Amino acid sequence: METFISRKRRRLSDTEDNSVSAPTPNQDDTSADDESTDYKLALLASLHPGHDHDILLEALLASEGSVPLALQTLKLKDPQEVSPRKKLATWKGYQASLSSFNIIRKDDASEKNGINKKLLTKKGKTLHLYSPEDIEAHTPCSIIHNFLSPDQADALLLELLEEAPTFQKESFKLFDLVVQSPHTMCFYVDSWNEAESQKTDYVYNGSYIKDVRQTLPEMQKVSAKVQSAVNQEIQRRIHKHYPNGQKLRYQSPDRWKPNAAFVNCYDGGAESVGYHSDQLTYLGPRAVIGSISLGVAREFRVRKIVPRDDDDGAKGKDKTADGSRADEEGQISIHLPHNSLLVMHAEMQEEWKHSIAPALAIDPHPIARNKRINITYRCYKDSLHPRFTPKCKCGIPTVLRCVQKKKENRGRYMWMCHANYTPGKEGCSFFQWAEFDDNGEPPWAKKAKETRGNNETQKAHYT
Ligand SMILES: O=C(O)CCC(=O)C(=O)O
Ligand SMILES: [Fe+2]
Repeated sequence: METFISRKRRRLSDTEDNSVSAPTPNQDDTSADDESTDYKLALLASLHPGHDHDILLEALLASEGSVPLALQTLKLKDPQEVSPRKKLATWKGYQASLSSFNIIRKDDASEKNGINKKLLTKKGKTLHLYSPEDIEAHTPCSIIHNFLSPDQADALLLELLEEAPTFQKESFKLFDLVVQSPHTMCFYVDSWNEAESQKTDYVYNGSYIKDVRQTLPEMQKVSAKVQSAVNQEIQRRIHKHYPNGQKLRYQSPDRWKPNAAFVNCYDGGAESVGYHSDQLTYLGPRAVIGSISLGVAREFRVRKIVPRDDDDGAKGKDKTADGSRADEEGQISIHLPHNSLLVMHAEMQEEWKHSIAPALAIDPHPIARNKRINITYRCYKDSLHPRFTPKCKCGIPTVLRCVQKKKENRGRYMWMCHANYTPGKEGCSFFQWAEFDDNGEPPWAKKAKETRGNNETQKAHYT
């Protein structure tokens, strides 16, 4: 698929968050306003896949945020030339379980009750987490190791390794360059009808996905298991971690039922994906995602988005290259071994970003060799089918975004023009605040349900 993002820096209004577009179709930016650090890092990573993200960040900081200057620095600095000391400094050792040291992070519930949260992460540092207890206590994720039987995990891996050579790198446009996402991927949905509808109705960053496939047999079998595990994890999370043991506002009370999946393939340690949040346009607010890892173990890094006051820049507080303070709390690395299920819970996409970091070294897997396969199972909502969502002045269904940084509007949703992100197309500056009820349904949900009911009756009639 060809297209993606191209966007000149443009401020629509005070309500605009600094998010722009995505390195892959299901991803909502690299926080990519043209000047965000993540956006620049995504660009540098795609042009220099062999460099560790820490080195890219260093080059960017040394160049005072200028991408062309950072590119020059990096050209001079081949990964092979990185000093052994630097390599040692970026090498991640094993860290014992935090829970075994009795370190407690007060969760959001206690924060609400006025208890101060002690941060375990530090600016510029990576905290490595391995145990399910630590991961669920310190991030909006939970993990189940050895999720499938060894035979089923191998069968799923083999099924996808056979497909992986046909996956595509996504091309996207940053500044004046067309760059490629630093890994390959493919999109699967559960029925042929759905695949056809995806190709013609669903817009991702201003264009349509041409290669939409039908979920494969092993993927389908595993989907049922993911569904049941994710629903259990959602309930556990609600009772254990959310204020008053209640689901979050806008979170769906319905059973989570996956009907689509993005499959990613990372061939070797250099392949990665930059920091991003997943696009909520078709998943809705407070989306939950079930993510299976197969093959080579890799690091999944997460980072909380730091809200920003408009005058923070003026006060010159603790700024990163782009003037944001996104790195203030450091990052957490979750280790994803073969046959693990990671659940990204409802607070993840709006408040955190995630990435797969390039690895300096990997342990080859007996079946996958250097490859890691990842499946993210997702639940596309009927009520967010593009036939129902607002259209912009260009006549294209709009993209749903959440204000992530600006303190005054943080957590509000908005519909915006996709075309701003399409190479060769100027956007129309369409903007509308998005309304959802407490269960995350848009105002037209009832109408959407009736339409679906009618379609199903018609189908039953003709078959
Ligand atoms: O490979 C992974 O674990 C994450 C992939 C991802 O973030 C995505 O597909 O949006
Ligand atoms: Fe993602």
